Amino acid sequence: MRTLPSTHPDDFARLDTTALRDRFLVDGLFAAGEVRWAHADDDRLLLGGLVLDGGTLPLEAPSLVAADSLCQRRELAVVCLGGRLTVDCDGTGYDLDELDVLYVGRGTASVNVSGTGRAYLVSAPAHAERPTSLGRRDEVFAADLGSREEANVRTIRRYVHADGIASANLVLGITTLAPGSVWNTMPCHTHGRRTEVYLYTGLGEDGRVVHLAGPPDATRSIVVADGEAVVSPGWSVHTGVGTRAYSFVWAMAGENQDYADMQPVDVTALR
Ligand SMILES: O=C(O)C(=O)C[C@H](O)C(=O)CO
Repeated sequence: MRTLPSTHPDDFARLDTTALRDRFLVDGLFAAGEVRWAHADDDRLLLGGLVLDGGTLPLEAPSLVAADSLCQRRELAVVCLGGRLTVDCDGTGYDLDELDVLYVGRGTASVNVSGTGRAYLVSAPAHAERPTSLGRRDEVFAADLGSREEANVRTIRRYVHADGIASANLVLGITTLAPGSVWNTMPCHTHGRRTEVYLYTGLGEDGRVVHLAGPPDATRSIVVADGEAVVSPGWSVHTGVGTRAYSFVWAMAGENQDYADMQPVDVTALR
């Protein structure tokens, strides 16, 4: 399992394309019949992926967390990116369709995923137990934002957040751009008190997002393909423009769960 170490913001400008990708891009998460993990040192986030074509995969604790089970000291979100999956948590089954999210609370001893589809996994350390809950795409809080003139008409769905599915630490949602819109999160922002990860999906084989990262006055781009994610430490902006419409799963962990706790960046101040 790969660890993405923390990076000092002053070092950001010195990284070449390869180093930027090594430090901030999470790729290779999805492979048929296996669960793959990456670990972001910032806020100790585990990012995982699996692809199933029938059969069952157990979600076990990677050795790095030295735990008896994945959720012994952690909470988990299972995001169905496509297909139909069943997640069994200690004997209770939850059926997930595309863009449904299952929050799995700390203390759950066994988690098994079966069915046919692709799932993205995000896990953060948890100081408290919260109930396992299913968020359905068409039932969670949704806000329509953006304009055609700015090519950013999009629906932001919040699943795990202070006024939705309760968690100890995680905040998670999915944003879907309307056909013809390509910009996400512009004007952009930072979250000084949290790490945020964007996982892009729905781009197809040859679609790409040019993701902007870094301190607002020294941004760099990372070109991202379908099923890849970018880790944004608290000092980094996170925004992007795609070659077509797409969705992205945004997940955060850190000091608080207040969605609105962000530092807006004036577009004209971006460098
Ligand atoms: O398109 C957007 O704007 C977003 O989805 C922004 C995310 O919700 C986000 O960055 C949360 O911090």
